Amino acid sequence: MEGSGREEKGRRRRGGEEEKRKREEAPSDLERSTMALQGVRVLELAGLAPGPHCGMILADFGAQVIRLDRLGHQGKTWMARGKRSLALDLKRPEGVSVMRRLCKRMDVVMEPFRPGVMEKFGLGPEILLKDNPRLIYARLSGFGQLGRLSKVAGHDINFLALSGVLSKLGRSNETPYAPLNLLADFGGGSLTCALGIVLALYERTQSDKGQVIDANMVEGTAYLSSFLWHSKNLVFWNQPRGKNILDSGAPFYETYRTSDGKFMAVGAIEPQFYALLIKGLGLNCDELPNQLSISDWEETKKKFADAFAKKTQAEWCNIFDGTDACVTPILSLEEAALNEHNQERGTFFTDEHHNVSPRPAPLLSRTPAIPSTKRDPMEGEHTKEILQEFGFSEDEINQLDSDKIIETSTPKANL
Ligand SMILES: C[C@H](CCC[C@H](C)C(=O)SCCNC(=O)CCNC(=O)[C@H](O)C(C)(C)COP(=O)(O)OP(=O)(O)OC[C@H]1O[C@@H](n2cnc3c(N)ncnc32)[C@H](O)[C@@H]1OP(=O)(O)O)[C@H]1CC[C@H]2[C@@H]3[C@H](O)C[C@@H]4C[C@H](O)CC[C@]4(C)[C@H]3C[C@H](O)[C@]12C
Repeated sequence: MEGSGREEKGRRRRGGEEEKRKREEAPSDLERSTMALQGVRVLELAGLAPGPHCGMILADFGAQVIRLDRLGHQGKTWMARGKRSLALDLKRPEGVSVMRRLCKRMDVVMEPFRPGVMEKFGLGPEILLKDNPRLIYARLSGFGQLGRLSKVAGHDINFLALSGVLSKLGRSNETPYAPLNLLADFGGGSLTCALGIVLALYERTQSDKGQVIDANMVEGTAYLSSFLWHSKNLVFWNQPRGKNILDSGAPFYETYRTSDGKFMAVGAIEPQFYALLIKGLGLNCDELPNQLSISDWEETKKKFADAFAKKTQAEWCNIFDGTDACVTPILSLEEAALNEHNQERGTFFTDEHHNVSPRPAPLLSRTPAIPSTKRDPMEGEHTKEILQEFGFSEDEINQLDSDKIIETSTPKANL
């Protein structure tokens, strides 16, 4: 184990040097200026989490994203890097007219509200697509634009529950648990909506027509879980929750505490990797039940837990790093950002304010995303600039300002 670990470390170092060289020979600035979504104009109506994340994905890959904020809405804004902000009151007819003028020159409008809110403004798809037949009108909701629940409030956990997926998450004899708000808000929500927008942009290159995207978190999450539906009759998948291979039932797909109170993740599913796990743990295969004997999994799990409790996380990394035992340390966010492998790849980046964020994914070889490193926009910070770009005269802007249809906020100098 020691020898192969050292060879592997050398191989990794050479690989890392190769990755670093490739990154240094990154595409020229000219090439980089042609990010995949360069020139796509997006109007994102400010929302809670899925909407901002969807807009951030588009901005990271080169789209010009304008976030439309409410007036006086001093909520916490986030995931707004690379965006500009316009504050506009859509409850006033003048504000609706401004938005209609903007949408005539937009490629995408994305709204995160309950169904019917945009129609109430007089900004439903029929109107905006009549004004601009090439507009892609993305609607990111919880339950979808139609259906008995469509107008009901909800959050990630509700959509996850209704998709069926939440029933599969959690340890045996415990209540199901939602993995933060990652699956419905982001996996089935913002990412799926961003995919829909890119699909519609591509289709428009053929048809020259826009369309409406009904992106919703129940269906996006259900779609994300297609694997569950296609594998649910497999013997290792039709046990009660928490008794299957991938849901904490199996000892070889589990997390274990180390002697220093940290944790290791084990994913040694295939027999050849499982054998390396046993070897690394210092156990004897002959003294253990068959790997796939479900009735013995609890007992085997206890033996693994006892073994892992004998060494620190660092000691286990020295044993397993670079091997095929499928054993990795469970890192905090901060540790993940400092991890050698992640550093070699540039998996995380630091902005001008020393905030660390994950680099956009996936990594495109010729037109990679170049996330902005500037601070997030203040609400209404670019109102004037944007209206001027879209042909509003000084007088029109001043009138909108004095009638409190718009709001302009200039960042306070850090004195
Ligand atoms: C960050 C925390 C949230 C984490 C994510 C959470 C787990 C989620 O799941 S987010 C996904 C939510 N669901 C959806 O997105 C599905 C679709 N949307 C909806 O169902 C609804 O929008 C809704 C349920 C999310 C909200 O319903 P609501 O009734 O408020 O709104 P709508 O019916 O959609 O109507 C929109 C209304 O807004 C008006 N509007 C919109 N734009 C404009 C405009 N430009 N001009 C004028 N008016 C506008 C529109 O007219 C509608 O008005 P009417 O209803 O009158 O018609 C966060 C969880 C908790 C947060 C914290 C908490 O709230 C306390 C603090 C509050 C403070 O303000 C900010 C800081 C907080 C600490 C806050 C911080 C974070 O937000 C949270 C932690």
